[in-house]
Amino acid sequence: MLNIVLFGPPGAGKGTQSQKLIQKYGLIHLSTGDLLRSEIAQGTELGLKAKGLMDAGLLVPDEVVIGMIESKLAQNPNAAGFIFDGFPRTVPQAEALDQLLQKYDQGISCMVALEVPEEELVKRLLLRGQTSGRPDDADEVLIQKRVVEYNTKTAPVANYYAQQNKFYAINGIGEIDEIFNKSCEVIEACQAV
Ligand SMILES: Nc1ncnc2c1ncn2[C@@H]1O[C@H](COP(=O)(O)OP(=O)(O)O)[C@@H](O)[C@H]1O
Repeated sequence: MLNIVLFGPPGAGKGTQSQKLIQKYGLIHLSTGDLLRSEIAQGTELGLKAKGLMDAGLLVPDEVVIGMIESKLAQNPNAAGFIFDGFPRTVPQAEALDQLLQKYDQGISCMVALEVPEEELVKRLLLRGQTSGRPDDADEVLIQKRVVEYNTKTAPVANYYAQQNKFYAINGIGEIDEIFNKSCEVIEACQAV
């Protein structure tokens, strides 16, 4: 199986690259942000709880997202692999993911980290906010809060995978196809290991 963690701050381009990568490698895209937004759209209890935190630019509790990923893995036993997008976002989530995959005798192949400077992220998210309908994209104060959450809670996840020699950084500035090609090079190199 090919299991990729696509990593990077909000606005780094994870969603865009995920779409291209799932097509090329036949993977299943698991975005915890998308899964949470779908819970909100369906008006579930989980969605209602998550909405307040998401609209405030804060992370939802680890057990909530871990539970969603656990059920998605169980629903797709014959998958060629997964792209995890926006997950894991904390070190406990990364540890839980390893444990979940272990149950299937699987593990993470590599982490592809898209690196984009902070001022560019804010610009991209404000632009996305004009059309995405996402309340957390529309307001610069909220965007800054998400960046702070990222820097304090999520950035350490890179180190978790670096310690396992699975961390690969890519410059997230440039043409979409150029970034995609670089991501594919990394993925094929770690597939060969
Ligand atoms: N793995 C996660 N752990 C905790 N909260 C999450 C996780 N994934 C998504 N969220 C919540 O959903 C929001 C939107 O996430 P996402 O769609 O990945 O957007 P972005 O990467 O652009 O911030 C986050 O700000 C957070 O509140």
